[in-house]
Amino acid sequence: MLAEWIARSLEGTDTATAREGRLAGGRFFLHEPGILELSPDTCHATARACVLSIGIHGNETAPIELLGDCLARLEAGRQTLGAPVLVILGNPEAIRRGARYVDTNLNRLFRRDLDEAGMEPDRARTLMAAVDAFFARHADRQRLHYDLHTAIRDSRFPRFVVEPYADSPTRPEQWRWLAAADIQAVLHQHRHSWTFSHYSKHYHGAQAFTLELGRALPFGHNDLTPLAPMGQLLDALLEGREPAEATTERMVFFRVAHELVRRSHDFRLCFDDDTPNFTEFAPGTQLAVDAEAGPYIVEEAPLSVVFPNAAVELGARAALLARPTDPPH
Ligand SMILES: O=C(O)CCC(=O)N[C@@H](CCC(=O)O)C(=O)O
Ligand SMILES: [Zn+2]
Repeated sequence: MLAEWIARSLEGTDTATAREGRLAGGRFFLHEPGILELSPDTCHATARACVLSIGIHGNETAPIELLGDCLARLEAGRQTLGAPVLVILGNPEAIRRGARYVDTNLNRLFRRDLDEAGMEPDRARTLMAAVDAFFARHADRQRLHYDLHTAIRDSRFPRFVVEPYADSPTRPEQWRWLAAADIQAVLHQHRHSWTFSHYSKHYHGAQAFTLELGRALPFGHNDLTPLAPMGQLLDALLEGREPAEATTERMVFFRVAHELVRRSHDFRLCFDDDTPNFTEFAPGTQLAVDAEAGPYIVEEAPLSVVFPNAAVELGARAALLARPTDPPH
C-alpha cells in the first residue's frame, strides 16, 4: 500500500479520503491526494515531528524515488516507525507532466497572506494547512522540514542545501547530520523567500532546508547511489533515532549577497546556459542585462552564481549570487 502510494497519487486513483492502515511500528493515514501521515505507536523520546516533501517541482524525480524506497523499507518491516512524519507529494499534476510547474512556481507561494487564485496557489494553501495541523498535533516535539529537490544544472557541489532566512537559528547538529548525509555545501538565504522550507522555519520555528540532491532527470534515469547516505538520514528520522553525525570540516558555506530578478521580457544572462551552480565570476564581469533594470556587473569581490534561470516569470528570481562565509559555530 505505502510503496504504491506515490504511483497511485500520480495516477489520480488515490482519491478516497481518510484511508488508513498499519505498518511496522504504527499507522498511516491518507488525508488527501499526495498527503500521507505516519503515526508511530510509540515515539522515541527525541524523535522530531518531521515533514518530508518531494515533487514540489514536478520534474525533480530523484527525491521521489529516494523517499519511495524509504517507504518501501517501512512497509516491508525492514524499518520501524518511531516518529510522527508528514510525507507530502507537492505538485502531482506537474509530476504527471514532468514539468517544473503547471501555471506558476509552487515554491514561491508559501505565505499566509497568499491571495492568488489557480491550481498552484490552491495547492500551496492545502499544503500550508496540512503542515499547520501536523505541527499543532505535535506541539511538544522539535519540528523539522526537509524539502527535497534536484537542480536544473550541474553544480560544483552536486548535493547542497539552502538554509531559509528566518529569526529562529539552525541547531548545530543539523550541520553534522547533513555532513554525514554527504551534503557538500550550504547556502544561507539573506531574506525571506516564501519557499516551502521557509514556511516551516518562519511560521513554525522548524529546522528546515531545501535540499538539492543532484540534477533533475526523468523517472528511471536517476543514479541513487550518491544519495545512499541521505537515504540513511531519512531512515533515521522515520525511526525516530538520532541520525549519524560527521564533521563539517569539508562542507563549504555560502551566503546570498544579491538576488537577480527578471524585471522585463528583454532579460538575459551573460554566461553559458550550462554554467554549473557555484561558478565564480570576478569583479567587473557582466552577469545579466535587463531592459528595465539595466546591466548587472559584479562589484568588489567575486560572486558565485546559483540557480541561474533566465526563463523565469517576470518579477521572479533569475539567479542567486553568493559569497563564501564562515561556518556557523
Ligand atoms: O536548479 C534550479 O535552478 C532550481 C532548483 C530549485 O528548484 N531550487 C529551489 C530552491 C528553493 C530555495 O531557495 O530554498 C527553488 O528554486 O525553488
Ligand atoms: Zn526544485
